[in-house]
Amino acid sequence: MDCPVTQALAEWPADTLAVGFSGGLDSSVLLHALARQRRGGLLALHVDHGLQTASRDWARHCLDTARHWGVDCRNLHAEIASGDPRGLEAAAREARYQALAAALPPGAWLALAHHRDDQAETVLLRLLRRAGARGLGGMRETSDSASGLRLWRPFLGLPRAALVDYAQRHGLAFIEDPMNADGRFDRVYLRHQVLPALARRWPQAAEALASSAALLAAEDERRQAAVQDALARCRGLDPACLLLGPLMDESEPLRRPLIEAWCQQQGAPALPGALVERLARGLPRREPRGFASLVWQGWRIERYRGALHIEAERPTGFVARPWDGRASLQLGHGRLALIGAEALPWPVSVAPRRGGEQMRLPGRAHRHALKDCLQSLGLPPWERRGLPLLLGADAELDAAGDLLYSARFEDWLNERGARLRWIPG
Ligand SMILES: Nc1ncnc2c1ncn2[C@@H]1O[C@H](COP(=O)(O)OP(=O)(O)OP(=O)(O)O)[C@@H](O)[C@H]1O
Repeated sequence: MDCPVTQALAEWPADTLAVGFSGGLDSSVLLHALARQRRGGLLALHVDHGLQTASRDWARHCLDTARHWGVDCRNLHAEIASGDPRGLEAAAREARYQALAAALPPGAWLALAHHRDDQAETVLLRLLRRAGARGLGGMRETSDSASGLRLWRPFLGLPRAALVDYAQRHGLAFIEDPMNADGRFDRVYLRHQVLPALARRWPQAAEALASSAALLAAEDERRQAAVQDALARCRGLDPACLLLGPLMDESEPLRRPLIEAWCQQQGAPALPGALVERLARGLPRREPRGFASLVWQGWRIERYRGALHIEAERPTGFVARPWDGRASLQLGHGRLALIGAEALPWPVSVAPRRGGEQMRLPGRAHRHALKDCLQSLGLPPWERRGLPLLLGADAELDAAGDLLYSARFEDWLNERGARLRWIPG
């Protein structure tokens, strides 16, 4: 009969697998067992953090061991910034994943030797850090890392004892990292103090924690699928827009994760809970005529005509400057050009909106507020923002971008078949 370690490797998820090979017991078992099976390309990657004086010897050990088993091994280096606020363990993991992502052949998956007892530690740690359902689902057997790695953890269902047994039966030599015994690290404290104490009272403690995590992970997967379906129902033609009508038709508990997923897909940083709450209520307006908006960490969401719109805030302010129309005018957030005529008929100043501007439109006897004119064009606020104005020497407003012209300016343009063009971005 196959041993549990071999059974756990029954399915290779990709043609080429790279094993994260620290040289410790767990990853030594993983590499050895995969090397014996050889269902596809296999490679070992060892990351040297340079944190220990012996780390060079470990790197050598990994190269020699992998070669002995007939596997190519590469040593990588990953520096850790001293005083990283996330703590040494998290910083080392992040640096390691980045180095591994850079070294992984295209299409290859990274196999890691995390096992069930690691999972139990992860769940306890996350509980103590106030994680929600997603985090308490623990590590997944397959997942994508933030650095773009496709991860495979085939041993997640196996107790550490199964790996120890395998290592003994095959006489594997492995490295014992002294950091794994340093009780100052939370994970080590849980491994050596807390989990053994729990297991004395509840022998199945680690298995129970890992099973609960699996239930939560399955629940989370169902919820994520429901959120993605709901998001598809609420999305406007422009993916930066979320339609309020369909959003309000969704159940309230679904609206919050839906909004979070939408922000994440647009590349925005996580929204604070209170703002998610406001959005889930439809981002109520403050003033009857104004549009509502909220801003966080350089991003802005605003409500306009039945939709929410999200974008990274761009600097749209600029200093007023003269322009004769001969060459296109480059502003920080766009370009203004005169097409079909050599130069403007009179000197103008190109200026940002200040508010309160009025315009004498073609065919109208009186001036009208620019704000109203733009609103009646149905231009959303994010497109109105940063629109450059052309002001004549007599302070008459001649153009608002390429959308609205004064009567006298439009006559001049029409006589020549000319026009203005405003290209934001
Ligand atoms: N320096 C490293 N280089 C390459 N892969 C690593 C390294 N450190 C850890 N890994 C991979 O990440 C997995 C989980 O990391 P963890 O910190 O729990 O490792 P570990 O306690 O050193 O485990 P192991 O006994 O497998 O070496 C390991 O099983 C291994 O596959």
